[in-house]
Amino acid sequence: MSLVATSGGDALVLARTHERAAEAAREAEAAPPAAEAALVGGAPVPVLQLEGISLSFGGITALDGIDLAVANGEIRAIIGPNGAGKSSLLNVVSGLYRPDRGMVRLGSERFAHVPTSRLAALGVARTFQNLALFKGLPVLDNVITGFVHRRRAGFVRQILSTPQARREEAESRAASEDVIAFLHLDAVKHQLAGGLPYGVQKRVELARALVARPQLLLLDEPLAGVTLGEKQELAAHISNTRDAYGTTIVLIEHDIGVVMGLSDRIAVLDYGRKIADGTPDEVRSDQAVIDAYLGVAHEGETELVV
Ligand SMILES: Nc1ncnc2c1ncn2[C@@H]1O[C@H](COP(=O)(O)OP(=O)(O)OP(=O)(O)O)[C@@H](O)[C@H]1O
Repeated sequence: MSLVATSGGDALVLARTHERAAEAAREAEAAPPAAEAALVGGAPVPVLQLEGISLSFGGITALDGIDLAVANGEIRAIIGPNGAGKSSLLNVVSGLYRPDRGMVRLGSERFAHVPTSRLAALGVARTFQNLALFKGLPVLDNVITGFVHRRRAGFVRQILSTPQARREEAESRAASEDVIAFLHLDAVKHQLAGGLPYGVQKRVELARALVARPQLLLLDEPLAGVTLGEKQELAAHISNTRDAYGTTIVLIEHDIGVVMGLSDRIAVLDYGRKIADGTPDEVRSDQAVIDAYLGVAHEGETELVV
């Protein structure tokens, strides 16, 4: 672990994050390598499968019987108008919400409530709609924090710098340098994350999620709030990530134009229900999708204008 000269708050949070994640790692086996699809009866098991997921908050139905299967190596977008249930869905998959009904299958394991403490060990990483970086830490240290669950030496061993802790320190630094180079962040790796342009910070968050080589990467609005140029650049990085690491990617995104170009398949939610699920071309010309986005059905309207 790198305890750098920075604000005490960030260093403390970093230390605690390391400790918690190391504990979680000791409880579970290391994450399965990315792009290694399990087989059941000779057929590939979807990396992620939702079976009849329902969730409500008081009288509000956020999700209503959602089924979804995401194949290994796929880029799958979840789109829908405001309040459609997209974030709730991602929160169910990452264990932040417990669904009222339904099951989440991650690889060969099936959960009524995904255990957040085992998420990394299950090979799942996520980013958040609002950046969750340590703004007072350099980019490199931010990225290293994404590797902590792979480390098995406890906090005390790290402080005492035992051989195991030193080996893991070197391993996490090498993995971080690797992903930093992959995402073209070399020039800023020693700069404080908080001082970087927003689009670059989004890329740092992607690097941190990617450093432990998750099998499934959940991206919550990865392109929100960035300029048009940064959007194209980030979309290319997401696509390259899948191509280079074989990572399965599920993303929520409002920019339908970018989503259409980036995704293999798109699931569309409206009022908590899945109203369409198909290729960009299928979704683009789906009347229920057009109606959901326009709010009304227009005679003669045959394609979603992006
Ligand atoms: N923690 C919560 N407490 C109460 N209601 C919630 C909560 N989270 C979501 N909801 C409600 O559930 C519904 C779905 O919300 P959700 O945030 O999942 O939609 P969304 O598609 O992600 O919307 P947006 O695109 O605006 O982010 C909305 O009516 C929302 O108000």
